[in-house]
Amino acid sequence: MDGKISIRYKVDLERMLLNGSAQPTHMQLSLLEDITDCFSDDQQIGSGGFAVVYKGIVGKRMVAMKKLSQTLDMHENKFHKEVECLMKAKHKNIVRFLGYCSDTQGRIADYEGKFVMADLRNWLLCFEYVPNESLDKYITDASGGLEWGERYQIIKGICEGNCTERRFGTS
Ligand SMILES: Nc1ncnc2c1ncn2[C@@H]1O[C@H](COP(=O)(O)OP(=O)(O)OP(=O)(O)O)[C@@H](O)[C@H]1O
Repeated sequence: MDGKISIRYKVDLERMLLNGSAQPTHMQLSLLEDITDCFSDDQQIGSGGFAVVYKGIVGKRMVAMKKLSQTLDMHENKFHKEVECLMKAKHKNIVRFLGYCSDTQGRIADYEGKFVMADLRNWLLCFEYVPNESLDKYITDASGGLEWGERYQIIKGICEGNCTERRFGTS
């Protein structure tokens, strides 16, 4: 990516991190590659059932970048639904969602002796970096004693759009 454009995208992301009410946004794959050192092993901070998580450096701040598994049999609609749900999930007890990237590139690959055009998909979700070693601890501490059932109801309400401004404000 052009150096100037790269710096501009980084500055935008830095501003977003400072502004708690900024909306999650689409992010360029090249920016995400840039801040994670091309998803290098050194930047890896964890992995779950569906993603490998990388640390991204943005100025003096950090973000957590979830790179969804390439082998994941996920339909594009499912990814869109997940992004849609995360966009609505604004709550002080939920890790802030910053943005997403859905990037498909055609690549020629050798398949059983024939050259075929294959789609290389990159699905990424960007979150605020939580410095605690355990996200579970973060949720437990931040939720001020809410039981899992209550937390589930809050998240379900957000996803179904039933949340009220008072209860699910962006504070
Ligand atoms: N926002 C974050 N800040 C810091 N570390 C994070 C963050 N999100 C995830 N991690 C790290 O990455 C690990 C894997 O994350 P997570 O379990 O959410 O991945 P996943 O594949 O999406 O989840 P799951 O398998 O539960 O569906 C976590 O245990 C944690 O160490």
